[in-house]
Amino acid sequence: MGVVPHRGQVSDMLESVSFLNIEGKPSPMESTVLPDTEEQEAYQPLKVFLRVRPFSVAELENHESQGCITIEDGQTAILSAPKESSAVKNSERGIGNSVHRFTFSQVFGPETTQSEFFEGSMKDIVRAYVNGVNGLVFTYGVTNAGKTFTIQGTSKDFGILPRSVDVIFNHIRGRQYLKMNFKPYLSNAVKKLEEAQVKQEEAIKSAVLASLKEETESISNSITNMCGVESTSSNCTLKSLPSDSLDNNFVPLDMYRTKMHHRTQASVWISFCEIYNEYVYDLLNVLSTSKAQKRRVLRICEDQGGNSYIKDLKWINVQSAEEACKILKIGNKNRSFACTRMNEQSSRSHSIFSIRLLRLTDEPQPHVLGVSELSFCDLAGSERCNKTQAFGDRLKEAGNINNSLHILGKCIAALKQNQNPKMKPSYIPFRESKLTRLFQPFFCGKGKACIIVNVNQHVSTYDETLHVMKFSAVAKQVIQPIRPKNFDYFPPKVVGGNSKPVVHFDANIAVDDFPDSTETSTEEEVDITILSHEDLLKTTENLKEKLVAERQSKLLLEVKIRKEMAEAMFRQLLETEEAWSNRLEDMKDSYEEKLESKFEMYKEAIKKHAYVCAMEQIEDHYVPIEEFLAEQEKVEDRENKILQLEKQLDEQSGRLLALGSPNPDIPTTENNMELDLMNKTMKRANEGLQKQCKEKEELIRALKLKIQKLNETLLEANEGYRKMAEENSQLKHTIMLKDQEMNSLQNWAKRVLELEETVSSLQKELEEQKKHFSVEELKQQKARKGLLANLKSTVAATAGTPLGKGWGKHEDASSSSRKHVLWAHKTKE
Ligand SMILES: Nc1ncnc2c1ncn2[C@@H]1O[C@H](COP(=O)(O)OP(=O)(O)OP(=O)(O)O)[C@@H](O)[C@H]1O
Repeated sequence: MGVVPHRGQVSDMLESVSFLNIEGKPSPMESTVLPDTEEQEAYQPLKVFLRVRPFSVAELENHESQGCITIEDGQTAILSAPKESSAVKNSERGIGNSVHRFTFSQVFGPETTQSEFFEGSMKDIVRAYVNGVNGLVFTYGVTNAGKTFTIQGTSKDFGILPRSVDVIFNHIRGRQYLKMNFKPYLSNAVKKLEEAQVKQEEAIKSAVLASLKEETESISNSITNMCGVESTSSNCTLKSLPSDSLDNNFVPLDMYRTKMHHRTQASVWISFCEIYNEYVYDLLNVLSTSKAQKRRVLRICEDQGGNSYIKDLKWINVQSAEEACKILKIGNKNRSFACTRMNEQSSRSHSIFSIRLLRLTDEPQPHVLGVSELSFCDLAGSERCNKTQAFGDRLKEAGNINNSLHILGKCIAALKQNQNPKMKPSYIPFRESKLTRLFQPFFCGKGKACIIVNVNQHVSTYDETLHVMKFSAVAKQVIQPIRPKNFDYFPPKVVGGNSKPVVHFDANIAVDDFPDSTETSTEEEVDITILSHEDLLKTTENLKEKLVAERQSKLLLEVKIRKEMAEAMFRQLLETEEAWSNRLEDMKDSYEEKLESKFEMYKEAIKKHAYVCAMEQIEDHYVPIEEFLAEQEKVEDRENKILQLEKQLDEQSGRLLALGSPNPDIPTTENNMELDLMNKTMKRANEGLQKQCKEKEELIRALKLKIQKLNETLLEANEGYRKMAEENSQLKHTIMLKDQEMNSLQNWAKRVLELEETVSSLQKELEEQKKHFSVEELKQQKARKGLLANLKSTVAATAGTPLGKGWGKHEDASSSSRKHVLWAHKTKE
């Protein structure tokens, strides 16, 4: 069976993809693929390819075709928004356009075959890969856009992955290192395995392959078919190239890399994993039949050079393209699939298939020359949650997918921004998702990356497709810094079966060239099992030194914090005291004001009351003044009359006396009658006058009564006033109590001052303890020899460093703080 492709096919394909198209004419991409100078090689724009998927029969029947995507030329595609899309609605509202033009490194239309696509997009990367440059290809697009089809293809129509594998194996044919005793390790190291470990590797491989044994035959046939199909294509037309073209191609590459003229061999290792819901799973782990058993989650770690790798990921040695395809199939079986409404076989995880090529010298005891890695990443569909109508687990998946793709977009945008020297460099959030963490080296010059943007022409997913295109437009502007001498950048560190470094094979690579372990951030998840004994000792010493320095800085920090806290507390107490005394003053003022106003109020009330009472009494006995005057006049008239009458009476009496002696002139009878009449008149007048006098006396008595009542009212008012005065004295007593309260507060403040003094004495104690501690440390360090030699010098050095000064400073500061307290205390007094 023709399982293995034709001997010359690999190099033929490489040659063909590099220089010729089917008709043997220069390839349209030739200029971009083969850079002439190292400078050109060093900085290249990120390659972004667009592949437009053809309509299926069912889609055509559903009238999905509305001419949304038009391919203008080999680099340009135009998107015209269909009526139903949000883009049209937005453009009607004046937001955005309904037609967008996007340019790509190359646009592949719906009619493009898998073979044409491979030739057009992958030749550059695969060619660089076999020359030792790492490569990453990832497909980006909405669900059902043809990402998996592009990477894996179907059993009859292989995608870029099996084709690349085929090219690689054809490339190394006859130079394959079949033993499994050199295995990829960490991010770019190689581990030399012991005999027993090799057996273990063989057992693992058999177990993995056994899970797909029954399908071997069909895969073999497929690969044979592929070659059969290809026999009519450009690749197989080159079968007729001389068989030594492979060697011719291979040897110069090694010369380029190693400057050594011996022949090389290659060993191929494969891994397949997926990132599902931000967890990394090995797709080559043999799954248990029990559904309850959970898959093992793998961790992403970083080696000493800061390169990310997946810890405990299985690497399987493959010796043919068909074995590689079997492993792909096994991984696919394990991959998480879930049905969304958009694609019945939609992959809801990002899958990463990696091929590591170890290059070894062709000797009985081979040396490792280099390691290169080619990864194919099939990203999950980029549709947003609302579109998929997902719920529960599906919604969580969609959220995680969107998040990791969003971070990928952010990284790409930040990379683009950082290229602009006029703009402020921005943080690239590689570490925010597992996906970007693994991709980071490719965007930082440690390999070539290329993006394949897959789109379908569906009306229903137009808005999502537009989003994908916008992402690609940004990605296309990113410039990749590619280190031309990739192996020099990625020195293959070789470790033995016990993970200790054994030999650094390449004479060009000095031990010093390895990244310094101290460069590794302590925050990273560093796998210390990778370190040799010496490295571990060195790391321990470094860590000890760091620990001492850290402790010293922590102590200084603690002292500083304590001092700051004491100062802050003191300030706070002073502020509180001031606030309280202000409050007390305010209260006192306000109470006094209130008291005075109350006092005034009572005074007013009493006055009012007295006035009202007086008015009431006056009203009761009110005699209008005119009447009173008239009465007085009458009284005066009467008194005058009385006086006149008394006068007349006196005169009459005189006359009567005179009449006692007989007057011969006056007859006696007439005189008597006259006298009687006069007496009677006088009597009546006298009686009238007495009556009037009584009345007047009555009036005088009544007026006296009134005066007496008024006096009583006045007495009552006096009583009210006395009560007010009593209240007033009570209020004064309250003020006195408040004054006492204030005095107690002042006493409190004094106590605070005392406390402050206690704090400063405690600080003093602390300083002494610290001094004691440093002396103890010093003693301990003296006791330790060898490992802590560096530490000793560090501590000695610190005696005259800011630490020592720090103590003095602290002392000064605390004494100044004390002085401050005493001064405050004095001022208070
Ligand atoms: N270029 C193409 N020619 C013919 N058929 C294609 C092409 N691209 C994709 N298809 C078909 O379209 C369907 C969806 O493709 P595929 O599964 O690769 O999409 P996807 O983007 O990987 O989706 P998901 O993200 O859900 O995995 C498949 O049936 C596939 O065979």
